[in-house]
Amino acid sequence: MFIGVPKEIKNNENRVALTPAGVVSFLNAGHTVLVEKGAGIGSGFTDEQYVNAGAIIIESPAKVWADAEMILKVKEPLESEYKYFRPGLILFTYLHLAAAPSLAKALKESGVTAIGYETVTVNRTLPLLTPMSEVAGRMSIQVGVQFLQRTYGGQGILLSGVPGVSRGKVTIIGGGVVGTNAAKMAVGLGADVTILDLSADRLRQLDDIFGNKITTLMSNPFNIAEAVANADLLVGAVLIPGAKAPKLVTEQMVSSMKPGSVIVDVAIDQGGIVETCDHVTTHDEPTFKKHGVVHYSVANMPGAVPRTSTIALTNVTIPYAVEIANKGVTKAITENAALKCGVNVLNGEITFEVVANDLGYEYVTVEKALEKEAAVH
Ligand SMILES: NC(=O)C1=CN([C@@H]2O[C@H](COP(=O)(O)OP(=O)(O)OC[C@H]3O[C@@H](n4cnc5c(N)ncnc54)[C@H](O)[C@@H]3O)[C@@H](O)[C@H]2O)C=CC1
Ligand SMILES: CC(=O)C(=O)O
Repeated sequence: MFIGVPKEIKNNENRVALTPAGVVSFLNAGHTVLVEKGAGIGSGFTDEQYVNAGAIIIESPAKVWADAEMILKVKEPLESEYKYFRPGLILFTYLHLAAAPSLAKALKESGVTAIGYETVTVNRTLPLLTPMSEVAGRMSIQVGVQFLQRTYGGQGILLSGVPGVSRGKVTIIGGGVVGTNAAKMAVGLGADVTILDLSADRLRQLDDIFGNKITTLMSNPFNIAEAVANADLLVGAVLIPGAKAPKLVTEQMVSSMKPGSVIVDVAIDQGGIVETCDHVTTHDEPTFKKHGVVHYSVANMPGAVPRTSTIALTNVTIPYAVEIANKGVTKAITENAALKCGVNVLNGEITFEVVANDLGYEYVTVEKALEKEAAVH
């Protein structure tokens, strides 16, 4: 199979979907890899390293998309890339379609087979989301610390406090991968940390991990309102896989926060859990203020630490991508239940139920969508 790796075009997105080591994995399995010129440079991989690994460097993105049977990307295609979609093309990347209706429509109408990293599922875990959630969770505290500084619009507090001055309060809503990694950093800094989750089992696990270094609270509107009002730094870390994020933090709750407090809504890639986080920001302009509170809503946080993120991401994506290339997409998604969960769009149908429901499309199972293909041939 011909595998194409275009350069990412999202604002400050310096990750790349394949490392030179990944090229070798494809070549050893008999495939051909086309890499757009300069695609790896933001992650510290030169064109020469790709060539030495056996890839072919291609000058134009149009040619990479046109010549490849499978496109490997990091972020969802942007509107300027929709023109490259065509029937039969396999797209393997983050999609977050519930928050991207125009992309869902373009994929549906084009006949692309779109597999989203974020919904590939193994035993109710999301192995292709986990490493980026680890990065974003850790970064959420790093950026929170930065924007709490007076010169960045914050109230001017040090999360750790100092002897004789109280510690800053961090509230984390959602105690999964992002939440746990945010907690590790916040606890490490000596902050006063509260985590809310809907799952009592998850709260028990967090209690086992952190002991009395954190406070755990059941997620309900009463507890959320109180924990938000108390927070100097609020981290949004909730996920209902594939679905649009629930708006758990209302505008009224945000208005109860101290001026200069900071919200980092990591869940913004699925639409965000904070009512006032009403748009995605970029690494160029990462924050805006509402009710005096600094809002950070960057949807590609790991793009800011591309070397770490590219290696962490490709460590987990490449085995799945090689399996698709080896078997062809139909056999791969039929035989591998994890990959099947990743299929969001197939033969013009939305094949992930909560995405279909959120966007108002009919949900069609992968099996039914495959039958449609068989009927055409
Ligand atoms: N902005 C960015 O650059 C990035 C964003 N993300 C996003 O961060 C979000 C969180 O991801 P993960 O931590 O990996 O998900 P996860 O599935 O590991 O954790 C989500 C947690 O939310 C909890 N939850 C569900 N409903 C809840 C509610 N009503 N109240 C409180 N907790 C609730 C679940 O029980 C679970 O523990 C996702 O939307 C993910 O796509 C991940 C990486 C980068
Ligand atoms: C998860 C995701 O969307 C990202 O890493 O950018």
